[in-house]
Amino acid sequence: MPGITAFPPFPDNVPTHPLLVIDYELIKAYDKDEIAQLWKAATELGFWYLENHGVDEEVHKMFDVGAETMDLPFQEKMEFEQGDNGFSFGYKASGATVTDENGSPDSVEFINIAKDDAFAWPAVARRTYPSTVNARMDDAVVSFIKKSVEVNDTLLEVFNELLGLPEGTLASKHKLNELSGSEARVIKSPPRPGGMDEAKAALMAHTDFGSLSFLHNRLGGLQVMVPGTDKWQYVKPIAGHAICNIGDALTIFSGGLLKSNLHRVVPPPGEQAYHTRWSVVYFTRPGNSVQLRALGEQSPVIGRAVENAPTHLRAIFETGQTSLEWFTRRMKNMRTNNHKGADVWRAQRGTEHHPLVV
Ligand SMILES: O=C(O)CCC(=O)C(=O)O
Ligand SMILES: [Fe+2]
Repeated sequence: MPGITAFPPFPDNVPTHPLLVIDYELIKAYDKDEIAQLWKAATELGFWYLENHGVDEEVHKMFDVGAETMDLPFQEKMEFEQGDNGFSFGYKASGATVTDENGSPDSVEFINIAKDDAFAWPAVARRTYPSTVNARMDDAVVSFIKKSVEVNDTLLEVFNELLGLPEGTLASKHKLNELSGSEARVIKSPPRPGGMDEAKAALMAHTDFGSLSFLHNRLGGLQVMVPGTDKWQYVKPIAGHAICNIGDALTIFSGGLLKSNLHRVVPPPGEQAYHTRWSVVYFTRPGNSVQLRALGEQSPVIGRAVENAPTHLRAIFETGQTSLEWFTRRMKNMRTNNHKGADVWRAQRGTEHHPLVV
């Protein structure tokens, strides 16, 4: 059971990037200082730790669902593969996406479960899943997704206010009853001990597609590129602390104020590299029909941000793409089967702007 296995500690001699620690209980209580810290984290690095989120038990169960699923015979998992058309739900085999413009394959496998299927269960809203997922829908998946939605919706409400948007604006873009790309994910990365090239990412450098990600790690391997630098730095997992980050959709809605930062997954450092690495994530994404555009007309704060935004972002603020189009484009163009060189690679980019990854 990966959720409760004892792992070697994150090594002391490996530099890490500290994230601000945000206390979810204080955010719920509308503590002014804590909200100011959240704003700092979201507008500077776009990543923070979240403590007291109350979802630990469900996260443990999701690690088990992931392990049970990845233990299925390969052929059985492949019956649920996501395919090459930009559809995200289902199983992703190792190597199915590329990690760079040369088409180097990724080395992680994962299972994505749609929020829409969890809420419709036992009816099917988007697709069916492996038997191991169905068996744990009631006792693990549905409750993990419901609790994660609650956490992310609370954070969205706070951002709505801080951005000076009319009440309920962000909520209306993330309606629970509208089909969306929101999903839970469990990721498995095989051990990659000693001597392997750290620069060869297991999961490529990317910004997240949607609005908010709620991530749970046991081993190191996640790295962020701190804005204004060209260095990758590890984010150290801390027990009981989720790692939260801003995705592209919030960057666009906020005129670039909220930062969707580049990150990637590399082999865990030191002794940890001998172990299988597991992650559990919940991604909140806007409803499929929601247009991704800066909300400057609804908030002077955002209006000013749009005027001051860097050129590469301003172009993205007015693509006219819906959330579904944005998401499908990115998904589709990172599939190994669709990779035809640097142009296709560029076509899967989000809000990132960095010479190392463009
Ligand atoms: O596994 C991790 O730590 C990060 C995963 C991630 O960035 C993603 O799935 O988008
Ligand atoms: Fe990510």
